[in-house]
Amino acid sequence: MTERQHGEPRPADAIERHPGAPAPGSTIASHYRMCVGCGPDHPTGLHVTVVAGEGLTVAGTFTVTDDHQGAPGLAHGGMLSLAFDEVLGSLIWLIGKPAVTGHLETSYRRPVPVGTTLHIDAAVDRAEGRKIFMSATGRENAPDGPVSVAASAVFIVVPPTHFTDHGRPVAASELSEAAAKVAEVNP
Ligand SMILES: CCCCCCCCCC(=O)SCCNC(=O)CCNC(=O)[C@H](O)C(C)(C)COP(=O)(O)OP(=O)(O)OC[C@H]1O[C@@H](n2cnc3c(N)ncnc32)[C@H](O)[C@@H]1OP(=O)(O)O
Repeated sequence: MTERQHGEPRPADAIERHPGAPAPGSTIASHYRMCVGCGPDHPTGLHVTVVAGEGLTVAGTFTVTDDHQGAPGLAHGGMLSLAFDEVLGSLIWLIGKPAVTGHLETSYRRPVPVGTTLHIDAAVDRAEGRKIFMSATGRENAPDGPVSVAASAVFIVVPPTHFTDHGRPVAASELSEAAAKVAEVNP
């Protein structure tokens, strides 16, 4: 193997859809019922929903409610960032490797009023070692609406023990089947 020179970028690694990934068009189940991004039982969470796309892509939606305001009647930027973290994070279920957000950059292009549904398309762009580079755009009220927010992220692949080492124990019944497998939680 040829050694990299100092400062020389690492070549892109192959990254593929896992054979067990959710089929294109199918809903990706919420990984944890109380997740503030996607958990159906979180009282004020974003309730983001995500559908698997072709290849390494997903399509998510987030409807802004009164619980998500910053300025009166407008979505808080942190909530929008959260929605993107959630949709980008759901790409890991296509790859089949546990990974966490290392870096997330969000660009706010238009104010997002309460009542808006953001249509968020996200994709894996490339991988370098444990780093997975991703990007996403959020469009107002339709898949082809105007772009309100765009984001890019680097997720870092972690061992399954990351969640049990740093988090708290949780029953498998509180996680999706895929998340319980990834986090090695036994029923
Ligand atoms: C049960 C399943 C649940 C799924 C949950 C999904 C939830 C939605 C997504 C999230 O919100 S995750 C929560 C927010 N993120 C975190 O809490 C992560 C906190 N940070 C860490 O735990 C560690 O910093 C991290 C695991 C990301 C990295 O620590 P390591 O010690 O493993 O990394 P290391 O220093 O060995 O670096 C490995 C590579 O990653 C790069 N790297 C590390 N941290 C980075 C960073 N922050 N940004 C960009 N690159 C980073 C680093 O430069 C290096 O690149 P090279 O291989 O090219 O040298």
